[in-house]
Amino acid sequence: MDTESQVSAPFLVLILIPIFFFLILNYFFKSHSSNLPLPPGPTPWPLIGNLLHIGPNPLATITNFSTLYGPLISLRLGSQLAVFASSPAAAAQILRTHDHTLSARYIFQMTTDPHKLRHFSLLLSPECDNHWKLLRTTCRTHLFTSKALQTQSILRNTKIAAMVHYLESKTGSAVQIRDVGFTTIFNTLTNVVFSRDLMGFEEDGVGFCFKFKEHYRKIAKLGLVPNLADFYPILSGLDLQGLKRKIAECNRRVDVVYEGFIAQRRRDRDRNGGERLGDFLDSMLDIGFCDEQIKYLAAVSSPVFSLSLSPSPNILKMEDCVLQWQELLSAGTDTTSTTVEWAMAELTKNKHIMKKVEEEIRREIKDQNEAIDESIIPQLHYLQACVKETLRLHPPAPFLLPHKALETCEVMGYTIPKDTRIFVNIWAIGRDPTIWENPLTFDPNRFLESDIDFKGFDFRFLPFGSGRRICPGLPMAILQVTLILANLIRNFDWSLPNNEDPSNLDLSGKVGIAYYKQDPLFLIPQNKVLSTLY
Ligand code: HEM
Repeated sequence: MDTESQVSAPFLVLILIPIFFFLILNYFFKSHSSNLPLPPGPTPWPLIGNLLHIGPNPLATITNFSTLYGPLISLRLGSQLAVFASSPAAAAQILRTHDHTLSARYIFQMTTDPHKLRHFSLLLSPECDNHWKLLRTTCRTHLFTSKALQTQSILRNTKIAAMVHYLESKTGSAVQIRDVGFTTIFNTLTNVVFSRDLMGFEEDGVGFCFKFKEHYRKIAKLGLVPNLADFYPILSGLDLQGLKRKIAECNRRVDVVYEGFIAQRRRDRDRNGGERLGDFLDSMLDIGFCDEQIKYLAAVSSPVFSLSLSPSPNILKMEDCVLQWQELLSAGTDTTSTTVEWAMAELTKNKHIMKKVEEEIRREIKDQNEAIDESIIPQLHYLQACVKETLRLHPPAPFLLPHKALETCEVMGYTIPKDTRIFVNIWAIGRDPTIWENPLTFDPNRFLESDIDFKGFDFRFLPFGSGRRICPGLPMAILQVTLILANLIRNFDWSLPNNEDPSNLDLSGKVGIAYYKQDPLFLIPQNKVLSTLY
């Protein structure tokens, strides 16, 4: 622990004793105030609830509890009640039948001021209110419709070309696949708004004094630490682990950089006689608004800054806009790059499937001297089936994002009290042997032979969720993942470092901001196609 976050022991005891008694009273009051038929689950201990039951692998433990107690179980996490749904029927009850009541969002205690989230956030908007609706619509219109995706296509191709060039330069050396995907996807998103790369494949920050990769790694690391305050919200103000403070510090540093982008664009335009880059930042400057108004409008009409839109007449502060911009980057980059990594791991392990993907790409690209055009993606049925199979076995959000009950309601004969945290265990559903034949086998054919899709209508397969909180980035994510994989497979042969046998590749995962491969995947590229294509 660093010195500034150390608290003297007697002081801690003085604080903790009254809290301890409050928690005991609170626990017994909540437990005995009514005889509500909660969903079944292991008997909780006083005060700590089921925390000790969870162990180091929450996915496996909670899935085991579901096998023992049924598709809807409840656990007490410290002072907080949590319900887990682990079957298509239970998921449908939560995400369709009771979507209205159960689609509020649980806000992690290490995030910023909840009042700001209510006004500025989409992902962490506590309720699906008018403000949230407006953000989703704006976001969909500017980022995720077919038209918006088509407009971004040149940009995507440029970033993919940069990835291919980088990998060509690494022929014969091991590269970390998640990191390559992360850099490509991150730069694609930052170009939509700022027309800039913010990361290099190796050089961090590309020309800025701020190191973006380091920043996001730090945030991801902090996201892995279980926060005591999430189990005992009464401790939130104390920030005993210093997590809130550390996140706030990280955000303050990155805020300054984004503010600088606006100021610099103004100067550049003045210097270049009003020359435009045509991105979102330019559109706002074109209208001729003052900075303060731009900050507000950035929130109203930008595909990315719009995530901070507030229906209130208050002018937004830049730091709030930036907060949400980062929110979208986190939602979009970690999930997508981790999917690329899992897919490459499965294809490396299953060489015959990798070969079939390669053959399909070769068949569909008529002119082998062409770079891959994304218009052929819909024809790559087998590759798309591989992406679905990857998301079935390794969903980046294995419990979706935590929902919260707005009101008490009854689900499958049990009561879910107001404020309960709700999780849908899509990891368990994706591996359920009563739903999937040989569930642990990576077999894309199962998706070629059926019409199961991930658009939220089939509750056996929900990698993007369903209902009002379904991932709005789905079309962009699928396009990005498929395009990156097509390029990795078409342009390079891949092998494991140290002649490692692919059949021994360990495919265990760990839960963090996303569901990551436990050991990052390192692969060695061998170039197959001449770089002049790109
Ligand atoms: C393979 C990639 C991705 C997967 C598997 C994924 C999955 C998910 C899931 C499971 C949720 C939560 C659904 C719920 O709460 O019930 C979600 C929410 C969200 N995702 Fe994605 N996502 C991906 C990529 C993206 C991308 C590329 C973006 C944007 C650039 C994005 C933006 C969001 C946002 C803004 C939300 C919050 C929606 C809300 O609360 O209303 N995601 N995503």
